[in-house]
Amino acid sequence: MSMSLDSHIEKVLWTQDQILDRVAQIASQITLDFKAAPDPPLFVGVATGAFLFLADLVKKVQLPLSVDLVRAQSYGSGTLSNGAPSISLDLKLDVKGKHVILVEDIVDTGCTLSCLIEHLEAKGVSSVSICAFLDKPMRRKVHIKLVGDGKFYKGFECPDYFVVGYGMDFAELYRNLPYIGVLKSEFYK
Ligand SMILES: O=P(O)(O)OC[C@H]1O[C@H](OP(=O)(O)OP(=O)(O)O)[C@H](O)[C@@H]1O
Ligand code: HPA
Repeated sequence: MSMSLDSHIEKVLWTQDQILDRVAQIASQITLDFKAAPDPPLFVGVATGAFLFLADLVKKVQLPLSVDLVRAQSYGSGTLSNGAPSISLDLKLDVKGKHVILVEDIVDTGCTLSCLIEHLEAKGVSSVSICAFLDKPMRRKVHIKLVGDGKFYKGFECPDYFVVGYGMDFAELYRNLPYIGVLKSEFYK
């Protein structure tokens, strides 16, 4: 670890190697599951947090596929996400009849994904799968209902810490860490 940025981290939960190994496993599973699908799946990354996971994941999926982005705005700040999010950046592509894989860095309360799934369903998608690198099931407030024959892919279950790195921020910082960790308490402010 180089100084300055890394010196803000109290504890590393997953190293870069562990992350990339797991991403490759998930990509193999998705490749298998969608190999027989009649048309290419559409990977929809949830901005901003999913950007690194989305990039690493799609490079490892051995299938023709499309990529788009959405952004959901929750009204929380800092370490809290509260209330129902709204869509603040909509898809560029037409998703009607598509098999969508929603790509997230982390699922916490489930509010962001539920809102996005509802939005996609209203646009007439054939299925929605979730691919979340981290999951905090103990924090769930809303049940995540997949669409059609959608599946739930996940990297790891995350203990109940506020984590940063691999796309995830605290106050818009630390997204560029190639590993996932917990900040020293003096930096959570
Ligand atoms: O399950 P939930 O409780 O809804 O929380 C998960 C969401 O919160 C974070 O996004 P955030 O709104 O912080 O935006 P970001 O992706 O730009 O960091 C994270 O990237 C997920 O999208
Ligand atoms: O632990 C977290 N880290 C970063 N962003 C988040 N959004 C929900 N939970 C988290």
